[in-house]
Amino acid sequence: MQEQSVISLHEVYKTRGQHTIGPINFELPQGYITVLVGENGAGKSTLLNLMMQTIYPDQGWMTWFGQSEKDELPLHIRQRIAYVSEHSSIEENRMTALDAAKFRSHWYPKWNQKKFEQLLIEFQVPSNTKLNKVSKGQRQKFEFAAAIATTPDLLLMDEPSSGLDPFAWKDMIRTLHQLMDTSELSILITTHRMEEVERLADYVMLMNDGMIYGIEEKDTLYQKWKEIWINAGAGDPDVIHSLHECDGIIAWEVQSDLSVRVITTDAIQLETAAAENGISIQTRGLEWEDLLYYWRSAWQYKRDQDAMKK
Ligand SMILES: Nc1ncnc2c1ncn2[C@@H]1O[C@H](COP(=O)(O)OP(=O)(O)OP(=O)(O)O)[C@@H](O)[C@H]1O
Repeated sequence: MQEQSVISLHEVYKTRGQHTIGPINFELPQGYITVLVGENGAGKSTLLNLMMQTIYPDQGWMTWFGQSEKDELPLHIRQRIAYVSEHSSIEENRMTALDAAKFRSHWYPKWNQKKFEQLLIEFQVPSNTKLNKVSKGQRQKFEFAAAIATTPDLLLMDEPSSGLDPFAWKDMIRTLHQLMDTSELSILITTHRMEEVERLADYVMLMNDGMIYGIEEKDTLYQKWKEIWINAGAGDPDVIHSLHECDGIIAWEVQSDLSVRVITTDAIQLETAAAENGISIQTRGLEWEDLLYYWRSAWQYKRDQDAMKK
């Protein structure tokens, strides 16, 4: 049977303390890496917890591999999902990596002990030291190896690179690429590291204020969102000003020397209009930090405009 989506959320709301997330609507693309980015406190970990049903939505509904489940996730679904949380389990503190693996392997019919041990060696994680005696980074690497060893269909990772040294980080990236090349795995990963967006993402999902601002293909974002400079003497000022009417312009900043810095979500349209009007321009790629900043501003601007119309 063709599965509808790996995981989908429909009008989901969840209040935790003073903070509400929602409405959340999205479908996680199957067979791809989606990188979830957003401000501190945006609700990213809450979203992952909802996906694991360690917390339940107050409203709305969700599906896992095309199935809707209201209560605790059935074991056969849980067994298809691996979760690398921000916090390691206290219950395993007094176990060694090998003991913890033995314990976990009972829950996962597709547990791959050979892969697990191979990753421990590769990541230089001591296999016979109690987990509360290994370093933070080593513990994180154990969690990563154990998640991979379950042979999941869906891998959820909450800031997996926090605490990893640059060498381990590279190993993690390489391991994930190898997995994507050899399996049908889908991954959702939260991060604050822009290199991870660059190196890993097929899709980028932006979350802020408890809402998903969008989910976009990374390459499309990168190709369409550009910084464009128009020099003051590039043409008739009225003609230059008329370019402001092009679709997709989210920032139009006139500089003190009258050159214009434009941020657009549709670079081709502006480039075409400029060429047709004989205006020479310079196009530059945006840094990820800038792109996300403008994505957030554009979304919030549209939300405020929509609210004013009501
Ligand atoms: N167990 C909890 N009880 C009460 N409030 C909580 C709980 N967990 C999270 N929150 C609140 O929910 C909001 C979202 O938190 P969450 O951890 O999901 O954000 P995040 O996007 O993962 O942040 P960060 O990038 O800092 O890790 C925050 O305002 C936080 O204070």
